[in-house]
Amino acid sequence: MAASAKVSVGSHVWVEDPDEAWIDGEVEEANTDEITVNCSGKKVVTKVNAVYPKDPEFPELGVDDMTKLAYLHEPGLLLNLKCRYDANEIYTYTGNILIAVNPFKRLPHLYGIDTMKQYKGAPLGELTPHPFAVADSAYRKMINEGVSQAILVSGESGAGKTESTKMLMRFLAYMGGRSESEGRSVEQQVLESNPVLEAFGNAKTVRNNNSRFSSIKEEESRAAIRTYLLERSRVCQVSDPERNYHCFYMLCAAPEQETERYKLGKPSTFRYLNQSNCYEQYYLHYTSSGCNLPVVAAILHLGNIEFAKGEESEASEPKDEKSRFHLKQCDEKALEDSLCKRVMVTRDESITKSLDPDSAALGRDALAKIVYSKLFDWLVTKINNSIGQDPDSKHIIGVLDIYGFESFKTNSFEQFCINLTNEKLQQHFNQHVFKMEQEEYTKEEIDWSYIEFIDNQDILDLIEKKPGGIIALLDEACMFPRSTHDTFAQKLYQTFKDHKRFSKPKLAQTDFTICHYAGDVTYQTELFLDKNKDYVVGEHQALLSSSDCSFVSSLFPPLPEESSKTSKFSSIGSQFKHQLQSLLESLSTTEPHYIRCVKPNNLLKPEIFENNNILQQLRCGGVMEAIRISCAGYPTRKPFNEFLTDSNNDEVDACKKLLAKVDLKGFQIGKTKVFLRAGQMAELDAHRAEVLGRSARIIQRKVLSYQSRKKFLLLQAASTDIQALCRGQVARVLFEKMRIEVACLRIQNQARTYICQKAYKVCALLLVQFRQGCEQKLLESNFTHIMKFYFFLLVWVFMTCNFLFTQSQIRRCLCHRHYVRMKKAAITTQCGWRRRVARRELRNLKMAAKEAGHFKMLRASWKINWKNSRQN
Ligand SMILES: Nc1ncnc2c1ncn2[C@@H]1O[C@H](COP(=O)(O)OP(=O)(O)OP(=O)(O)O)[C@@H](O)[C@H]1O
Repeated sequence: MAASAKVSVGSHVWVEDPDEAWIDGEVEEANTDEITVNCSGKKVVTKVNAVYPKDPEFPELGVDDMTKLAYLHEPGLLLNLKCRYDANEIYTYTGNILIAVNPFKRLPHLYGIDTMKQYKGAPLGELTPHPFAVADSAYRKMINEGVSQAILVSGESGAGKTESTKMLMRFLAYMGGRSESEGRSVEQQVLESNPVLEAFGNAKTVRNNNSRFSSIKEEESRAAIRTYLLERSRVCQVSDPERNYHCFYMLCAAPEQETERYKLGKPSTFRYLNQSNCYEQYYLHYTSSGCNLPVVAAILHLGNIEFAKGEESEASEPKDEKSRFHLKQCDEKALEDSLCKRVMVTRDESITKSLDPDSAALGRDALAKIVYSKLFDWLVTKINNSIGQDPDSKHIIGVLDIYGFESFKTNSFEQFCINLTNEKLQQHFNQHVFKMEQEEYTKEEIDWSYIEFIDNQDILDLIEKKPGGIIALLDEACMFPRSTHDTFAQKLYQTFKDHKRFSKPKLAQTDFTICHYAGDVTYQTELFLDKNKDYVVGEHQALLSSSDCSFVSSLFPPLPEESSKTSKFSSIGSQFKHQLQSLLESLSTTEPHYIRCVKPNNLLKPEIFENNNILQQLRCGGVMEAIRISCAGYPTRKPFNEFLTDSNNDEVDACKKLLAKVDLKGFQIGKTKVFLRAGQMAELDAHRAEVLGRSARIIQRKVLSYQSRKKFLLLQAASTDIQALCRGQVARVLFEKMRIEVACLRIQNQARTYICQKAYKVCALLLVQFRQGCEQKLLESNFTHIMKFYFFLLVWVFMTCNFLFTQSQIRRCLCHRHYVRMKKAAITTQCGWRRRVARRELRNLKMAAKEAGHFKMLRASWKINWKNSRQN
């Protein structure tokens, strides 16, 4: 997985969530160790290294190959799958692994003949991901390179393995298309045989309405069908709401003449079917398939035989008439004996021992299981023979349909075998992915020597090592008559007490836990011994091989004298181990292709995408491990033309320079691609975002300041013009007013001076006349009085003049004060106007600054404001 990139406040990251697996949010606080992330209002405090960066440029519809993701991590993978799933794009590549998410709805447009035509011959990756593309690639490799191919389809029950396999087979049938005269192709015949195989090998489970109970089904183009590990216990034990194998219900629903013939009734009348209340017909309808039908009917009758205590102590016998009726459907006496009695062979003699009712019932179920399993094997052989192998074909395409890793509440021997298969295939898968990585690095001529590869060999040794592995100990326990699951469990605890992959759960007495590559699984040992035993009880063998029905006797040919005397024991676990080994040997000679099927929800419904569920399947399916292997090397690889936006002639040099500039270490430059270590793409993106952010800020600042300055200058000029205009007008008005006032005053003064002059002249004349008149009288009167009069007159004149002068002075003074006040008023008016203009301007600037979110703009507005106020 990619290492988490540097997180900073404001960046978007993925945070782990118990319900949704991963949720995204914005970083609100970032300290050295911890960060606070706001995930849609929910604050999450977590460790810095527990989050993954979210790709800000994540494409809305995702990418068709996970390796194209900028950040290759769990949440990225999940988001990509979800986006595609929502758009009905159910297939996605992870390198050359195809991930198929079950749509649980029909998407016919995806599988038509036209689609097949499109994929025929198209290079892998050119068209949208599809099983046809995988099949086509395998087919072309086989034809062109002469190498056998294998397509491994895996996934949990209900994930869509069978559907994908059918699609692969259809495409291969189309590719290998034969003319009418050549007959049907192998693939067509395999496809046609599917309904029969599914009727006998499939059942309804809670996980899938048509679940297959053979854990590996291998279908080879130009070869045959092989199945491994049919779940035998299902024949006798079904839990609600699951069903037994489809064929039982189909037979019960057969036409009356058939049911009459086999004395069959409704499914609810049979013990092997009525343990569950689910009888709905989920699958195909009855088609007569010949000689195996009496066997299926016989198994149902066998299940209805119940036992009661017999006359002798510890003996048993059919419980009632009903049981006898079912017993009579076969050879009554022989069957009763083989179910109720056992022959003990000692050195000297043979002793017949009666079985108690419980042991007889166990024997009955064992008989049913072995008959059904032999019937199934016969069916597969029959189909293989009828398909026929092409003796001239040198190469094959093997289609492997494998049960995925299983971990339930109760895990028994089947889960143990299935998980062993998955461990084996995981090792093969890891080695293959690792090899592919190496091939890519070698092709690009880069140094890859330090990539480590985690092997699960220790788990395989724990399970299958001989002697001393779990299977070997189980076989040992099965061979000792006194062994029980308890003694087996104690032996395991003792042997593996120090094994780091093995543990004993604290409260359990007989359970054990294995730490598998996909997680811990606790197994319950209760039925391990029974399920591992694969021997046919001697009495059953004798009964069946001497059956009147030739079909049944052919299923159980008499054993050679020697083998019946020596060991009767044969272990399912060991057989399975060997089959697995030979399967892997065949696989190693082929070139593998992988399809990982994913079940998006447990409700088996469309449009529900359960993150945690899917993530667990991706982990178990090895997708995460493939990514981990890829991450151990160079998970991000970009062709030069994608890596460099501006590629010149020397791309290698340009890449080196670019990466050295950001101080990136450990990358490699191949012949056509740049190889980056995990997390380096995120680092580069962070650098790029930082540089782009900085440049954007500079450009913004420049543009904004240019715009503000331009606006400011315009405003300044406009305001100066307006000011000048206003000032000029005000001044002109004032001046006019002043001029008028001054003119008035001058006129007044002139008038007054004129009046004064006139008055003075009149006074002077009067005085002269008075003086002349008086001069004569002076002689006769008192000269002093005359002088007094004369003096007073002068004073009066002077006073008058003075008064007039003072008046004009006062007026002038008043005028001046008026002028000053007027000027002041004009200036105040101007200031107010300017302030208003400036305030409006400031407001506009502030608003613009807010919109632009840029403090530089604010500063510009403050500057304007300040300048305006200074001017004011
Ligand atoms: N590509 C698909 N398109 C539409 N429906 C699908 C597709 N794949 C699977 N399904 C649906 O999912 C169901 C289960 O699929 P399938 O039987 O292939 O699962 P499986 O993995 O083989 O299960 P098991 O291992 O139990 O046999 C199918 O019956 C079908 O309804």
